[in-house]
Amino acid sequence: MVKELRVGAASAQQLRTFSYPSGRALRVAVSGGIGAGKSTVTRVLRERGALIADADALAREVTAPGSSVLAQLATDFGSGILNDDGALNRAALAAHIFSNPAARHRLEVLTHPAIIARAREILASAHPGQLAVYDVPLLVETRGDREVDCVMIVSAPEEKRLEHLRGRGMSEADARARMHTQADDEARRALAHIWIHNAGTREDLEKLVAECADRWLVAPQAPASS
Ligand SMILES: CC(C)(COP(=O)(O)OP(=O)(O)OC[C@H]1O[C@@H](n2cnc3c(N)ncnc32)[C@H](O)[C@@H]1O)[C@@H](O)C(=O)NCCC(=O)NCCS
Ligand SMILES: Nc1ncnc2c1ncn2[C@@H]1O[C@H](COP(=O)(O)OP(=O)(O)OP(=O)(O)O)[C@@H](O)[C@H]1O
Repeated sequence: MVKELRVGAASAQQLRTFSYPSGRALRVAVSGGIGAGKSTVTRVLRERGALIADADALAREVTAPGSSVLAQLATDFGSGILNDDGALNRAALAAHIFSNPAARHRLEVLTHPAIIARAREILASAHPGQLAVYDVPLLVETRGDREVDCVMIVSAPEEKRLEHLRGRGMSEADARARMHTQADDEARRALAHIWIHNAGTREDLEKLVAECADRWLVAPQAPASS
């Protein structure tokens, strides 16, 4: 039976059951297409005490100045992807890789193993009873579902996603270029335990996620002994 929660126009469905592990933190992946609301969901869980492994932040960490990954990127793509101070020029690299699949593949081969290794370390450091959240945009592509007990996907209508990204200063062309390289919601649904439809206000989403966490992401009570 599918369980469902609603707040305003936002809804959550539990599509599959998952087991709560004993002796360690529950690991939950939060994913979704760019602009769907994944970071908002993660923020609500962080405010409630969850430990977060944020793949976008880890991508920045593993390409920091002085890293071997950044040195290799400069060798492969040329010094045009560096700023004058030697740091990664993110806009230049994004323009290159989101219009060039071979370059994007090379970037992913260089960065993903390091991102996944750091995410594992962080998730393993959560204490039992805490939520350990893996905020990972490319869940399908990197098989992030294998790192966790429960997969939560955030979806939103394409027009709303573009509106969210416009609000964050991203051009429609950049947003669409990134969307086209990512897995679609059908592929995400095949791996989802919890499906969040972010079709209402930001406040609807925030309340819905809090309710979801209270009802679905808590350890089952041990039966009372008589
Ligand atoms: C290309 C880079 C430099 C662009 O940086 P920028 O600051 O503009 O974007 P940021 O890193 O904040 O990512 C924003 C969003 O773009 C999308 N995105 C990022 N990388 C990819 C990718 N390889 N494929 C598809 N979408 C991507 C995701 O939805 C992500 O949430 C950066 O995204 C990067 O280093 N990407 C490679 C590492 C990666 O795959 N990260 C995704 C997490 S596993
Ligand atoms: N239901 C909503 N109504 C209005 N604004 C929203 C809603 N959901 C999210 N937003 C806003 O849209 C923007 C994008 O949302 P968010 O950062 O959570 O998306 P994301 O899926 O994490 O994107 P990315 O993949 O780029 O990290 C944020 O500024 C967020 O506050």
